Amino acid sequence: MSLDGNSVKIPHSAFDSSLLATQLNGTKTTINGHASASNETSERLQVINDEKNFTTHLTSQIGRWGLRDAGFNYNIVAVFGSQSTGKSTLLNRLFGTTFDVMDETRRQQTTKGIWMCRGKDMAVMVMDVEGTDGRERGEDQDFERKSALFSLASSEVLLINLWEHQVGLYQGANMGLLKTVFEVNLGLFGKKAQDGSQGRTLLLFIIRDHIGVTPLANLQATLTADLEKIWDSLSKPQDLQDRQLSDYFDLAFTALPHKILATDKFEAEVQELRKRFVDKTRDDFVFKPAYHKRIPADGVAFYMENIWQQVQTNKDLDLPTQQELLAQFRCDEIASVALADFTEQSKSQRRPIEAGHVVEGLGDLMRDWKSQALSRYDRDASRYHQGVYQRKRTDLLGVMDSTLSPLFLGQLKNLHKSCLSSFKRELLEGLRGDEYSFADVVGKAQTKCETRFADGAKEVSLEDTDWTWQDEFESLREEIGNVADQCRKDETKKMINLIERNFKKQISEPVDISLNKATPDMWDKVLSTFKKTLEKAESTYLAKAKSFNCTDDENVASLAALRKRAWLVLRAKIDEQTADTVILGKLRTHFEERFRYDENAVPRVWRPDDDIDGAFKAAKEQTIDLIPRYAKITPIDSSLEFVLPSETSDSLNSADEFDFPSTLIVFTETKCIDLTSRFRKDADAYYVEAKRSTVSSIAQIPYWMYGVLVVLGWNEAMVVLFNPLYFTFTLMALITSYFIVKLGLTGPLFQVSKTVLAEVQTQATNRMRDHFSQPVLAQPVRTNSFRDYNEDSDQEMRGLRSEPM
Ligand SMILES: Nc1nc2c(ncn2[C@@H]2O[C@H](COP(=O)(O)OP(=O)(O)OP(=O)(O)O)[C@@H](O)[C@H]2O)c(=O)[nH]1
Repeated sequence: MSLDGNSVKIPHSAFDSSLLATQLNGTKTTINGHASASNETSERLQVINDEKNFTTHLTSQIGRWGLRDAGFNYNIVAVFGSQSTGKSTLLNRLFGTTFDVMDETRRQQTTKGIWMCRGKDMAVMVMDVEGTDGRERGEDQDFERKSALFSLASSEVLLINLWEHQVGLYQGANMGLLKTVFEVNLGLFGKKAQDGSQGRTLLLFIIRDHIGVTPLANLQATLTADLEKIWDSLSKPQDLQDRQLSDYFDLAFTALPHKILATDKFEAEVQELRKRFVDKTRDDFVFKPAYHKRIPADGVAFYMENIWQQVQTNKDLDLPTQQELLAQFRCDEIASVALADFTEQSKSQRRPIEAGHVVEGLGDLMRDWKSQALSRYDRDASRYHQGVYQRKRTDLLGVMDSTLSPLFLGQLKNLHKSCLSSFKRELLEGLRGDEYSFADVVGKAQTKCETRFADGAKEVSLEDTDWTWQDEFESLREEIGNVADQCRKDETKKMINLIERNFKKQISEPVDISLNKATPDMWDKVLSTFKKTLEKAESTYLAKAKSFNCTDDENVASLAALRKRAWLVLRAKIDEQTADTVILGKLRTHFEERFRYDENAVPRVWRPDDDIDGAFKAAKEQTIDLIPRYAKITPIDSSLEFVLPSETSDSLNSADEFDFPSTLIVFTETKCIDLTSRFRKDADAYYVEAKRSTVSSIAQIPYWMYGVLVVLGWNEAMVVLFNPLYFTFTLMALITSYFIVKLGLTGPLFQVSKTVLAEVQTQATNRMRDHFSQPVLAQPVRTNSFRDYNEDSDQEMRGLRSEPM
């Protein structure tokens, strides 16, 4: 059958004899091209042939049917049902069309594709659709799905033709097919139908060969229930989930008696049914305006062609062929065998990866497993349907890649960890010893670590995958940076500590000397030493910091910390030198130097006529004047002043609060008063000692005492001279003395006796201090001249205090 619409099948059915003449006439006139209006209206056209092509003649045929200018005054009806269920017979009866009817003796498919004919004396386009379940098409359901969907979408009324005994069956009543068709219809045209632009459709069920045992109402209920069930089980688009069958379709049911067993009744019922298509006044008139698709008649051809194209290109209706089905089954089987071996192989490396090990050559192993599985699949599956084979191959590759992906990611993670720890190790090794460039050590370790990671990552990255290792690499670099930064901070800390220790050593002696001398420019000297040493320390830091890659900010912070620490070191030194006992010692020494020694540093021997009071007063005042000098760090030369911002934080040692101005104060006022009073007490002791020494120097032995001594000692001298024993002792003593003098041992002997005496004096003094609890005696001056200090001195002190100072 061609698509030109000119070729016609001769009706075979005896029941269609009344129409035969019309059809033959119609055919002839069409061929001749001189058709009368009535003949032309009976022409049939194959709208879609069995090759699924849409005719190019529909527009012209509509013209010949006289419907081109009908506007909206026309209707479209189609029939749907199993093959050879009398569809064409029914249509011919109902609409006076000329569709082919099956030759009963051959019982084979008559209608192929979709045919269209104009209803006799009615502006109705009737479509006779190829029956479903036809043995000619076998399992290829593609056309029946598409043609059913096309009929449903394009016609106002769809006649669903089925025999009574098909009611309640699933396949027999075409319920499976209807389900698919409803589903796709909803997906393709559901929205249009919903917004009213598509129009509703009447599904008119015509139950054939109804013998009347089961009332129509029961059959209707069964069919309605089946349809509702189908509708509920549809997979609907998201936005149409709540749509009901009744939102799109109206259902109507009618039954026709057996055409052969009750011919007359059948014919009468058909005529009665025809009235529903013709008589607009009837309530059950089928062509209700709501079903009209609102397409002007001259656009119907274009409209239908569009629908057919949409139906044709819809993948949901595509069903695999047997060959494809077999290929799917076999390819799946082959792929799962290949995959089983592959999975087994990949499992072997999962444990070490999970345990955190870097598996050497993992990339090669994975490539090997993959290519083995693929070649196995290719070998067995490539013989099957190429499309399926390729699709399943892609699936197989996808599964393999997703199986290997955790290994890849695990390897990357392990590489990351391992590279990072070897970086740390190398850093520590490189930083051992004193001579190293920090930047060099870090740079070398970093390059080595990054290269190792990149090599490992490239090795394990499989081709034809979207796996990337750059993110992990970036994270590794970040961590390397953090480790290097931490290390640099530690090294800087170490370096600053070292510089601080050296600073302490360097500053110690000069500061001691300056503070001991207590000259007016004492603080100038101290601060100038401090500044010079600090400058040296800073330049040492900067020289080393270069190799540390320290940033400017870090250098600023470190230098600030260094300055603060240096200052605190100085303060500690000053505190050490101004501790109570030390400062009192310094004051005593200062006082002694002025009171007990003259201008030439010769010890003074006080005579009664010496001005002890004056000297004492001067020396004391000079010494007391030193206390305010020590009290605050104030240089005479203001350029030497050192200022440190109070908010200076020591980033390396952060836990303290620092107030610089308060660190300039060495003694508070209270402290000064306390020191002054304590010093006064010490000075008083010197004064007493001086006074006593004048008293002892007055006591001289009178000359007559020597005469008395000779007279009284004459007898004892004679005894010694004339007693051999005493004489011998005396002689030996003289000889010993002679040799001591001759051998120059007087010095050492004198020294020994002096030490012994000093020890005795210390012991005696300690005992004396323990013994006397009075404040004036609590801190006696420990000098040689003070060794005979005793209880009497307390009394003397009281007597002397009354004297002016
Ligand atoms: N029992 C019975 N047979 C019928 C009825 N109507 C038609 N037939 C016969 O069934 C056979 C098939 O008729 P068609 O009208 O060609 O059936 P069809 O469904 O159009 O067939 P295809 O177009 O091939 O699908 C013919 O021999 C008809 O005489 C009916 O109502 N009852």
